[in-house]
Amino acid sequence: MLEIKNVTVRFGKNTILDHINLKLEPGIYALLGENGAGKTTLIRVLTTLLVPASGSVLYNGTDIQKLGSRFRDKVGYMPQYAFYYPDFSAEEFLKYMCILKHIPKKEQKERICQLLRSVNLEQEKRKKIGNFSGGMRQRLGIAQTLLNDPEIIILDEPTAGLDPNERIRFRNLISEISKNKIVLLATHIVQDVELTANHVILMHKGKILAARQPRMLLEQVKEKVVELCPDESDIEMITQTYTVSNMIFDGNRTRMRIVLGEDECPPEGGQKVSPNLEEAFLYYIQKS
Ligand SMILES: Nc1ncnc2c1ncn2[C@@H]1O[C@H](COP(=O)(O)OP(=O)(O)OP(=O)(O)O)[C@@H](O)[C@H]1O
Repeated sequence: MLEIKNVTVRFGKNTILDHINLKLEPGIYALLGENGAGKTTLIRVLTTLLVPASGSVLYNGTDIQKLGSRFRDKVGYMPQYAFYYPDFSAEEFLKYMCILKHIPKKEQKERICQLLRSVNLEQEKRKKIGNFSGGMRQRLGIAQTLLNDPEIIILDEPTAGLDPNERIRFRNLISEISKNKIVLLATHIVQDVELTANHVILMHKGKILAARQPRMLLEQVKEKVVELCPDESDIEMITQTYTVSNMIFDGNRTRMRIVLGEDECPPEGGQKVSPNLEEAFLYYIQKS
């Protein structure tokens, strides 16, 4: 188990993580938050790259800073902006990473072949990374993350740059490898969360707004989303008064979805509808 206890991070006068408390057990966790919420900073703490100003992270009861490389050996981490040597081929890069990760030589070849297959790069294994597309680099990053068969897998924006087919392949791969492992995915892409995660951690301005199963989050906002087709003359008033989660012009009329605040009454003509995770997130941000 990974336990985050009262973690606070400051850069200068700015508090970037504000007394974060979380317990992570085997399962898939999606860390969802807008730009600048503090997701990458939290990940840097969890990977020992950053020491918090106060608080600690315990792995099975021991501080990860004390465990040092004994903890890092159990972690697979894909950073948001990974660097690759452009003249390496995919295969050479993975061999290089095997050496850095102290993977025994006799296991390297099989592990690399198996992972190149899983991320669909087998045909491209001798191609230089400098000639890879964004999606191919992302898949290579996922392969390096899994090289040491980690117990804790941390992926920062793993599906950014992947086309729909690749995203499906990625989601299936994550489900396949997640058994008995802690998987933490930082993402903006709500659809990936809905389809993959067992738990959602909503982050906003360095704080955790909620950490629950997706269906529990939705349950809590089920009376809070309404849909309506207002008169054109009311649209401006509605956008200024309410949190509008979606607005579509269907050729005749404008259809809007609104997330109501805790004590807010729906506008005239508003019909309650099932919320989606994006709307749950908006509800919690509004509430905070
Ligand atoms: N080394 C640093 N020095 C000063 N401020 C920093 C540093 N790293 C991050 N920040 C600030 O901390 C805040 C949180 O950044 P962070 O990268 O953790 O957010 P994020 O949720 O990962 O955002 P994104 O989704 O855009 O990647 C931002 O306001 C950022 O400018």
